[in-house]
Amino acid sequence: MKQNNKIVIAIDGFSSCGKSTMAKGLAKRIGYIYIDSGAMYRAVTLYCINHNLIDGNLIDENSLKKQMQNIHIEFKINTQSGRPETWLNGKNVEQEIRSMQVSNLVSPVSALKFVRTAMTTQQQALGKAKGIVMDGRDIGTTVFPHAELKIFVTASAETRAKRRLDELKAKGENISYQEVLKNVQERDYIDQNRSESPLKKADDAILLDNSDMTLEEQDKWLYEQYQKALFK
Ligand SMILES: Nc1ncnc2c1ncn2[C@@H]1O[C@H](COP(=O)(O)OP(=O)(O)OP(=O)(O)O)[C@@H](O)[C@H]1O
Ligand SMILES: Nc1ccn([C@@H]2O[C@H](COP(=O)(O)O)[C@@H](O)[C@H]2O)c(=O)n1
Repeated sequence: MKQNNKIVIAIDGFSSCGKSTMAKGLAKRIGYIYIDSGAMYRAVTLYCINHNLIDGNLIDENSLKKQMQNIHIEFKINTQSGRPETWLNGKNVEQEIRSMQVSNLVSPVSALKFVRTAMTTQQQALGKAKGIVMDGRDIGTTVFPHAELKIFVTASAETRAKRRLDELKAKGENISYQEVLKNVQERDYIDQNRSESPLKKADDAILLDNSDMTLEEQDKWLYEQYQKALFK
């Protein structure tokens, strides 16, 4: 068994495939910290929107670079739901960062090298004591290349868009399937093709296609992988 029993678990994969659902569930079950690294990139994007650093598709990179030191992101547990929520500069932005406006701009912001460097440094600090489940795009390749358990999740774009659409509709958002599918496909493309830490499966990651899995099945599967990694 691993020394002090705690490991690092990296869950990467394509947009809206269920990474955070799985990661959150496992972290809760085994008493680990859960970090949604995508929420951090979303918070930086929201900061850009609120400070007029994006005009159309153009990011004011020089201003953003200077202002990176003003961007403070925290995760706090909501005492009612027991779930971690994202705070940006002292304000709870958990809902705002999930909007389509942010979703449509987050991948170009995340492709900037200085943004990635800043987020990676913070993510590595959060994982220093191990006992963490982090999901994202580059956790197994760049943030925690030595993670004891790495999972790479995928599902067809259509399945992922349908899942996200159902979620957004349940929250009362008026949005079409085509719009969600387009966003999922565009983010996947940018995330896979950027030069800095592109989305890709780490060589030692376990591939999971959960297109035909229920939530319960994938939770069970992940827990089994955790147990195997713990006793490896
Ligand atoms: N196996 C599954 N079957 C059906 N729905 C699922 C499954 N796994 C996750 N979902 C649902 O799909 C939606 C997207 O899941 P989730 O937010 O976990 O994805 P994600 O990979 O973290 O997305 P993103 O990277 O865009 O943040 C959620 O509504 C979730 O409940
Ligand atoms: N490690 C990561 C995590 C996320 N991103 C970028 O943020 C976008 C939003 O992430 P979600 O997990 O909330 O979908 C994502 O599309 C990536 O552009 C990243 O670059 N690295």
